[in-house]
Amino acid sequence: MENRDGDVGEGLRTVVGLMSGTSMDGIDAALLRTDGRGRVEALSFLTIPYDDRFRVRLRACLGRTDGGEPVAEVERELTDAHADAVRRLLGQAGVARADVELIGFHGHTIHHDPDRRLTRQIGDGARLAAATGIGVVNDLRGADVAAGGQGAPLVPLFHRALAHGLARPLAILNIGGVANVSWIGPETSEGEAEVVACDTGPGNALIDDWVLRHGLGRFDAGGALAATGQVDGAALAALMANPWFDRPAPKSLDRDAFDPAPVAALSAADGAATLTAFTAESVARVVAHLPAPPVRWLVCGGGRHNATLMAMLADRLRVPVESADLVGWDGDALEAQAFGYLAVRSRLGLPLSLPATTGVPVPMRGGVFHPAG
Ligand SMILES: Nc1ncnc2c1ncn2[C@@H]1O[C@H](COP(=O)(O)OP(=O)(O)OP(=O)(O)O)[C@@H](O)[C@H]1O
Ligand SMILES: CC(=O)N[C@H]1[C@@H]2OC[C@@H](O2)[C@@H](O)[C@@H]1O[C@H](C)C(=O)O
Repeated sequence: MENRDGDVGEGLRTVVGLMSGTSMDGIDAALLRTDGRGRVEALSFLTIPYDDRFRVRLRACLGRTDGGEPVAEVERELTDAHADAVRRLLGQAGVARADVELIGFHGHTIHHDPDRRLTRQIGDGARLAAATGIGVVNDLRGADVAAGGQGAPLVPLFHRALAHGLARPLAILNIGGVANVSWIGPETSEGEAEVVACDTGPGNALIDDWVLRHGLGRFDAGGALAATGQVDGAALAALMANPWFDRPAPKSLDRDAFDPAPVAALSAADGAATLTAFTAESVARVVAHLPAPPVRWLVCGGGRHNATLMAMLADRLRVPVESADLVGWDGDALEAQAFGYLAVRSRLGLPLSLPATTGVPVPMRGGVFHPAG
C-alpha cells in the first residue's frame, strides 16, 4: 500500500486515471488495480460530459501559452470538475477514498509543439490532491518533451501490458480527437515485446468540427452523415499531401494541426465522407512507417462507434479491424486507465516512454507528484 507520502511498494494498487481528451467531450475517469507492469484489472469507469458553455471556454484556451485569464480560471474549474469525477467514480464503484492510493491526472492539452519542446496540459495537481485527499501525479508529458521526445503518445506501454497473449504484430489504434497507434511486436520468452508508436493523423476532431459547423450535432453519430456522402478524391489528395505523413515514427500532433480548407466548398455529407476518409487514409499511410504490417487492428476511442470510419479502415488495411471491446477491453476507458497505470509507473520510477514510442533519447521517467492534501 502507498502511504500518505506517496511511496509505493510492489504489488497491485488501486488507482484512478483521469483523461480530458482532445475531442473536448468531457472527463473520462477509470478505477483500476495495477502493478504498473504486466497486471491490470479494470474496476469501474464513467464519463462526465462538459456542458456546452464550458466547452466553448476550454476551446478558447487552445493554443494559449501564457498563464493569464481565462486559462487560469478554466484550469481551476477543470480541476474541480475532475475532483467531482473522482467522487462520482468512487461512489459508483462503492470504493472508499482511503482505499485509493493514487490518481493519474492527464489534464487537458491546450498546446502541443514538441519540436519547440513545448507541451502544456492544464490541470492543477496540488488542487486536485487537496480536493480529493488522494496523491496525484500530473504533468506526465513534460519530462519527455523537455528531453527532446514527442511527449505523445503515452498509452503504448499500457497497450503492451494489455496485449499479452494476442496475435502479433498487433496494432492498437485509438481514434479520439487525434488518432494514434501502438504497434506491438512478437512476445519474447520474458514476456517483453517491441513497441513502436506514433500519432497517425486526425481522428474525430475535424469531423466533429464540420458537423457542428453545419448545425448537425456534436459528432457524426454512427457515421450516418458520412455514409450518405461521396468522398471527394481531389480534396482527399490535397489533405493527404501534407508532408507530415512522410515523417517517420515517432511523431505527434496538436488537435488543430490540419487545415480542413480542401473540403470547405463540399456539401455537409460529402465533407463528412471526405474527412472520414482522411482519418482512414492517414491510418493506412502509417503502415509503411511500422516495422511490419500488423495482422490485426484493435480500435479504441470514440471513433470505433463510427461505422463508416470502421468500414473505410477495414477496406484500406485488409486485415481484421475490430473494436477493442471484442477482446474484453472497454474501448472508451483505455486512455483514462492508461493514466492511472502511468501514475503508478511514475511513482515506481519506471519509464513512461521509450525511444520508439516518443523519440525520446532514452527510456524516460516522468510525472510530478502532489501528496494528498
Ligand atoms: N456513436 C458515435 N458515433 C460516431 N462517433 C462517435 C460516437 N461516439 C463518440 N464518437 C466520437 O468520439 C469522440 C470522442 O472520442 P474519445 O472520447 O475517444 O476522444 P478523446 O479522448 O477526447 O480524444 P483523444 O484520444 O484525442 O485525447 C467524439 O467527439 C465523437 O467524434
Ligand atoms: C498532446 C496530447 O495530448 N496528445 C494526445 C492526443 O489525443 C490522441 C493523441 O493525440 C495522443 O498522442 C495523445 O493522447 C494519448 C492519450 C496518448 O498520449 O497516448
